[in-house]
Amino acid sequence: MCTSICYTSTDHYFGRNLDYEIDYGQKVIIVPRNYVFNYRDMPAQKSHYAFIGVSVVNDNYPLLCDAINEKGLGIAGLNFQGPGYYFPQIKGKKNIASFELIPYLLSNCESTAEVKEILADASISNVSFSSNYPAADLHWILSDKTGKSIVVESTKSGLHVYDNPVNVLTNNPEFPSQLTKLSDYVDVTPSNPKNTLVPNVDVNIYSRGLGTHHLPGGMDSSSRFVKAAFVLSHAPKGKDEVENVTNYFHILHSVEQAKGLDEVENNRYEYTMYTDCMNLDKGILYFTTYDNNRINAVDMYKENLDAEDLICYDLFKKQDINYIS
Ligand SMILES: C[C@H](CCC(=O)NCC(=O)O)[C@H]1CC[C@H]2[C@@H]3[C@H](O)C[C@@H]4C[C@H](O)CC[C@]4(C)[C@H]3CC[C@]12C
Repeated sequence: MCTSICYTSTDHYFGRNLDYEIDYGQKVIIVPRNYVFNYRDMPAQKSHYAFIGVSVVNDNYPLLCDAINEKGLGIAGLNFQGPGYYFPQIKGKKNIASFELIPYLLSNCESTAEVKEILADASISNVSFSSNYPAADLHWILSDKTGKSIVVESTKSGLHVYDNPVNVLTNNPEFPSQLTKLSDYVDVTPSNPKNTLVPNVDVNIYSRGLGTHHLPGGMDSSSRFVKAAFVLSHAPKGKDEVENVTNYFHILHSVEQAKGLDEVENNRYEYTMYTDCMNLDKGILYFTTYDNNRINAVDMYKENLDAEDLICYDLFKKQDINYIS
């Protein structure tokens, strides 16, 4: 499962936990402004906004998992198996293959408002990148520098764009149902609760944190949705970049999956392969991985963004322990 958030402090920070059991060899990549995109059913695009994100690179093509562009728009794809449905190409519509959605929107849009406009006549088509990379069933969260988020879901009933007031996305069920489930937990609170159960009895409040007693802690998508929404909504604002990035990683690490907890098939476990945090205002991508808790960073503005070729950095790194004796 995956979890994605947008955390707002002085700047805006967008990213996700990528939870899965298969390593696709993702890299941190920068797509510069003059890298040419040849879309399957739309005209080729020779220049566009630059972006940075995490991607599988195949045949020199960026199969992006999540990314942000130089205008401060971010997008992440999360598994949506079951409700997710892509359509055959439809005449008269802008047919965007699922693997093209991230590059197309980041190439052309500055904000979630622009995304809504550009998707008004669009359909997500079921065209695969190649036989080795069949279309992945995904839905997407997008956030921008205003701190506003939306969710895009393609189901049998069509393409849906929802406002996302909690700035969190996980997996199934469909987004409106995830939001509805929050109502089961609206009394969860960081404060110690008042005894309304038996007000005339002097109950021994035996622990701190009892206001979070009913907070779900499962690996499933609904539990992570509720927990991430709670942690994000109560996260403090940092006073500088380091404090903000630190706060951000604490939010996503609160719903990370350790190995051994989420068995997807016999003796095979999903786990949090990486966590990234992209500053929408500054174009910096920070990341940790399962095997490396150190925060690494790539600043897109340190590269030539007018180039034509993809720029790649290794994502998966070894643990880096600071021995002090
Ligand atoms: C598996 C993860 C989603 C993780 C998740 O939500 N897991 C929870 C679950 O399985 O329920 C998705 C997110 C982005 C996906 C990739 C991106 O969409 C890019 C690319 C698209 C191709 O069509 C298929 C391969 C490829 C490389 C996708 C493989 C599957 C990825 C890596």
